[in-house]
Amino acid sequence: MAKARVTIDVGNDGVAVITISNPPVNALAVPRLKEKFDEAIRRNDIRAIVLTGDNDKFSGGFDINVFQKIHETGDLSLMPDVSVDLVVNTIEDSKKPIVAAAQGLALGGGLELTMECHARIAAPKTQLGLPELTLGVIPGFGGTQRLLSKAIEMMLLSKSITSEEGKKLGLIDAIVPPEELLKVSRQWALEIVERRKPWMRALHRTDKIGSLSEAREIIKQARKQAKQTARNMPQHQASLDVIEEGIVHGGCNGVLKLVLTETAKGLVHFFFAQRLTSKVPNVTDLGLKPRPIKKVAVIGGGLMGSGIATALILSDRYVVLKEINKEYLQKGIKMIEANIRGWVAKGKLTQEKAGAALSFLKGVLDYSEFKDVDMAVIENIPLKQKIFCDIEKACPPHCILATNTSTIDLNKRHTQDRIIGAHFFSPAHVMPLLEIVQSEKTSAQVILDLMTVGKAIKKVPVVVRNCIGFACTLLVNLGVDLYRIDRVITNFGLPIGPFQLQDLAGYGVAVAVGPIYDKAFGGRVYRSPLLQLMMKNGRNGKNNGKGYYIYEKGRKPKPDPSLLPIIEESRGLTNIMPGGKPVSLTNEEILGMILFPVVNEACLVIDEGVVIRAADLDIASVLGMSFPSYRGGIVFWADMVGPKHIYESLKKWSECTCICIFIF
Ligand SMILES: C[C@H](O)CC(=O)SCCNC(=O)CCNC(=O)[C@H](O)C(C)(C)COP(=O)(O)OP(=O)(O)OC[C@H]1O[C@@H](n2cnc3c(N)ncnc32)[C@H](O)[C@@H]1OP(=O)(O)O
Repeated sequence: MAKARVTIDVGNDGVAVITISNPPVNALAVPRLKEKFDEAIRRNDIRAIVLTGDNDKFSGGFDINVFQKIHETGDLSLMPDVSVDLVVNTIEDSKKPIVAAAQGLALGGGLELTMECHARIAAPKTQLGLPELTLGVIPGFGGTQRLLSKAIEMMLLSKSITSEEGKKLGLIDAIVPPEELLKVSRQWALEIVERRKPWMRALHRTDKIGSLSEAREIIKQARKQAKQTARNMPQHQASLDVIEEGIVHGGCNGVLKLVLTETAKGLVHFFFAQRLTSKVPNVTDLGLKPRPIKKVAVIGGGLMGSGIATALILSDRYVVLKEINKEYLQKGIKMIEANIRGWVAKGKLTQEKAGAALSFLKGVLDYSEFKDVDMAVIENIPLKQKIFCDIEKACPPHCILATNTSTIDLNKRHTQDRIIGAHFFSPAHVMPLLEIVQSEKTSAQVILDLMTVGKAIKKVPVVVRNCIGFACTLLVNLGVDLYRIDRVITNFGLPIGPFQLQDLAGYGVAVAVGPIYDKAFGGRVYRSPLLQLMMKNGRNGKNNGKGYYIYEKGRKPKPDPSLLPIIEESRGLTNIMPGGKPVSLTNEEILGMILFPVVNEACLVIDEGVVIRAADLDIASVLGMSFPSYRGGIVFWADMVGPKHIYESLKKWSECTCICIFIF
C-alpha cells in the first residue's frame, strides 16, 4: 500500500503533529505509525504530540481491504503493524501528552485511537462510531474499555454519534471550527505539559461506568438484547466478553479473533459489494456529472407513491403529488403525513424537521405544476401508458421519466432515453433498496442522475437491466408443517418466514403477481391452490386478523390450528406427496428447498446479463429480501454452501417433485 504514509511535523512550539495519510479515509494499515510515535517521544526538541488525519478526516478505522485479503488467503499474518501492544502502550503510556485532533470521521480503530490519547479536540459534526460489528469483528484497540458505558450502545447498534453528542458524554474535550483544530490541539497539548490541563489516561479513569455491579448489570442486559436481535452473530457476544474482561480485570483485551469467522467473511463481502454498486460500467466511468434533481412529480398517491414522496421530502426535494381526484389526493397526503409522524414518534425526526419536510409537499390534480420538474415518478397504477403520453407533454425536455414497477417492460413500451425504472420496495420511505432498471435506450446521464438522487434519499441504488421480479417458495403441499418452514427461515436469519410475510402483505399482491410470474418463469413455476382456498375461507392475512396466523392486538402472531382442513384440502387437490404421505425432511433440506431455487434464479439473472455483477444480487437480496447481511447475500452464501451441492440437490428434488419455484 504505497499511498499510505505517516508524517511528522515539528513546530517552533515543540509540538509534533503526526498525520495519518491513507486516502480515501485514512484507514489504519499505515506503516511506521509506532516508529513516528517512538521518534516523537524520544526527540528532545518535542514537548507534546498532536495526532491527526489528512484530508479533513481523522480515520475510518482499520483497513477493511486487509480483512478481505485475509479471507482470500486465510493468512492472519497479513494483519499490519498496528496492534494493541504497539498503539495502546506507546500512546497511552507515553511520557509526552498526545492530543487527538479529529474531524470528518473517527470510526472503529480510528475512534479507539483517539480514546487512547490524553485529550480529544474535534471539529463540529465529526462522526464518531464503532461499526466493527457490522463487519463481523470487534473493536480491537481496547477502545471499548475506554468508552464508558456508551460504548456498549454504540457498538451493539453500530450507531455513530456526532462530536457534539460526544462532548456531552465526555468523550470529546472541546469542539472548535476546523480551521482552528490544529492550533487549539497544539495549545491544549502544551497546557497538559504545563499542568494547566489534566493529563487523562482513559483506561485508568474510574468515572467511565458506575460501580462494578452496575457495569455487570449493563452488560447482562446487553447480552440478553444481543441474544434476541443478533442470534447468529458471534461478534456481539464476543464484544461484550471483551468489555467485561476489560472492566472486571482492567486493561484491554480486544483482539481481532473473529476475523476468520463465516460471519466476518459475509459482512466484509457485503461492505465491498455495497460500495461496488456505485461503480457502473459505461455510466460512472464516463466523466459525467450528476444533474441536480430538486423538484420531483409523483404520480399516484397510493402506498408506493406516498412512500416515495415521503423519502423525497425527507431529503429536501420538492414534491408535486398528483392524483386523479380530491379524495385520492387527500388519502395520499394523509399517508405521507402519517409516515412523517411515525418517524417523529420513533425519535428519528424532530418536530421541526417534520414540519420542514411537509413544507416541501404540494398536492395537485392537474399537470400545471409539471413544467419545471426534474423528474416524474409514476406509481404502479393502471393507464400507465396514457400517463406517459401526458407527462411527456407536460414535463420539460430534461425531465427524467421514472416508473416504479418490477413488472412493466420498458423495452417494449418506450424508446426514449430518459425513461427508466425506479423500483422502490414497500414501504418506500423505509426500505433501503432502489433497483434502477435501465432499458436498452436509457442514457448514462439519466442512470447517473437517478443513482445520485437515490443516494441523496438514503437508498442503495443497484442498476439492473429489464427483468421481472422474484418469487417466494412453499413446501406445504408436500406435507411439511408451514410453521416449521417459517421457523427454519427465521432461524436462518430472515426477519420473518414466507407465510408470515404473506400475511403481512395481504394475499391480493400474491394473487395479482401470479399470472405475471407464470409468464416470466414459465415452466419453473408451481402454482398451489392454497392461497385461493385461504381467501375462500375468509382469510386475508393480518389485514383481517386471520391468516396463516391469528393476529390479536398487542400480541405476537399465533399459529392457527383451524387452518388444518384448508391445508389438507390443498394437499388433496395437488396430490404431490409421495405415496400420499408427508415427506420427511431435515431443516437443512427445507432451507435448501426454499432458498436453492432462488439461487438458481439468481444464476439465470447473472447469465442473462440482467445484473452487472453477482455482488449486486447480494446487495439486492439483503436490502430487498432481508436476506441476512452476515451471510453476505444470496450468491455469496451459495458459494459458501457450494455450487455442486446446490446443483445436485436441485437436480434430485426436481426429479422427484418437478418443482423449482413455488408460488402461492
Ligand atoms: C481494530 C479495529 O477496532 C477494527 C476496525 O477498525 S474495523 C473498521 C471500522 N470502520 C468501519 O467499519 C468504517 C467503514 N466505512 C464506512 O462506514 C464508510 O465507508 C465511511 C463512513 C467511512 C465513508 O462513507 P462514504 O463517504 O459514503 O464513502 P464510501 O463509498 O462508503 O467509502 C469511500 C471509500 O472508502 C473505502 N473505505 C471506507 N472505509 C474503509 C476502511 N475502514 N478501510 C478501507 N477502505 C475503506 C470504501 O471502500 C470506498 O472505497 P472505493 O471508493 O474504492 O469504493
